[in-house]
Amino acid sequence: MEGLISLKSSPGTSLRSFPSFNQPPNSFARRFSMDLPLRRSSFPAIRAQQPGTISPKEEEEEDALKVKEWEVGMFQNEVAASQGIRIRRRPPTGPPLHYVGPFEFRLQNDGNTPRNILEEIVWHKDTEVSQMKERKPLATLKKFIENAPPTRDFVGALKAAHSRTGLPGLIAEVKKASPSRGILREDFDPVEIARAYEKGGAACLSVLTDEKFFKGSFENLEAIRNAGVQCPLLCKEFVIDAWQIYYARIKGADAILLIAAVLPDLDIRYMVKICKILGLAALVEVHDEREMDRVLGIEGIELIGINNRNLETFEVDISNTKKLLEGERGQLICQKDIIVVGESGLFTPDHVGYVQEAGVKAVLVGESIVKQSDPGKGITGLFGRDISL
Ligand SMILES: O=P(O)(O)OC[C@@H](O)[C@@H](O)c1c[nH]c2ccccc12
Repeated sequence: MEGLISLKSSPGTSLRSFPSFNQPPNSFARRFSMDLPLRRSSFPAIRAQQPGTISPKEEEEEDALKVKEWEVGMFQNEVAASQGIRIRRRPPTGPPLHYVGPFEFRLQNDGNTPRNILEEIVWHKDTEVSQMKERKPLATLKKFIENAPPTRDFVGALKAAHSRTGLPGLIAEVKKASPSRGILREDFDPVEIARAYEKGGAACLSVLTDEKFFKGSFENLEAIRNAGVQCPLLCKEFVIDAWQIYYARIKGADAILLIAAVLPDLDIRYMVKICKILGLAALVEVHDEREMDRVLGIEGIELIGINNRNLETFEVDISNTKKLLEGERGQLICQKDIIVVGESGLFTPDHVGYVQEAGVKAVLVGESIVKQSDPGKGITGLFGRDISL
């Protein structure tokens, strides 16, 4: 429970006196499993009420729900921490006003400041998504999806490119800026860049949709889709809530990123199922052995991304891809027929050769190609030959 809100038994009380705290986190998580990803939408009616217009009974119910929500949040953090996840989903808060539990609570993080950039992004995303959800509830999104055109085969496109060129299939990233590198391209026209990538031989495209930290947008994703680009599109987003997957589907995504450093196993399982239902590919991103082992334990995963950039420190090291594919892990990946994508920090044909040798069948590249005046030619430079032929 490192760094999380700590729970201590008050003198004279026992853990047994409060059944939900008395169970291991996993069984708690199971009881609340459907609440975890969509937790914030669980009580919409109560959120919508105006203060002062509710009866005492309703107020009591609201308090009870606030306490329950808070408890779920506590256990969500606890389950995540038990899986080695250091990112807390939202800033720690004390218990709600009406909490009557047998514990003493203490905040370990004075000032509630995020501990690293990834945590800052996730906390901001939490607020952003809850606002977007109020404007466009899930039921509304589902109606749009009924009439949406079918998705394109993201994994199939990567496999086809790999067998056509003998090189890793390229996911070319449409990225204007990043917290670690600042602005990458001033004259940023997402559609023009996407067209140049497609012409240059990219198998798929990745489109950043985060606005605050990457200067991306869902409008960019939609514009690229509507411009007639044929490459399947990855929505590059920080997903913390299943609602975002439905939204990405409506905006034209064929695949979505799920980050294991942010999402506990239960969320990944649940979200991978939602992706299947919506016809989206899920690219599950890992950065270290522990995350890789967690993800290899989840059924139904077709695509794993190994990020060479640590999203908490920004350190980039392409030998990370090799390290995570060595030995039994690599064998298991082969047995399961999983496609591995080498992500970040790839600039030269030698870099591409190095990760290919390590076992990847696809690469995800942003900076080195988006910075070129002709991003399509950037692809030729990256691979050392024209891969559009
Ligand atoms: O620009 P680079 O170093 O080629 O990296 C691209 C891509 O891997 C990187 O943008 C990325 C990988 N995982 C992410 C998660 C969120 C945001 C961005 C990313």
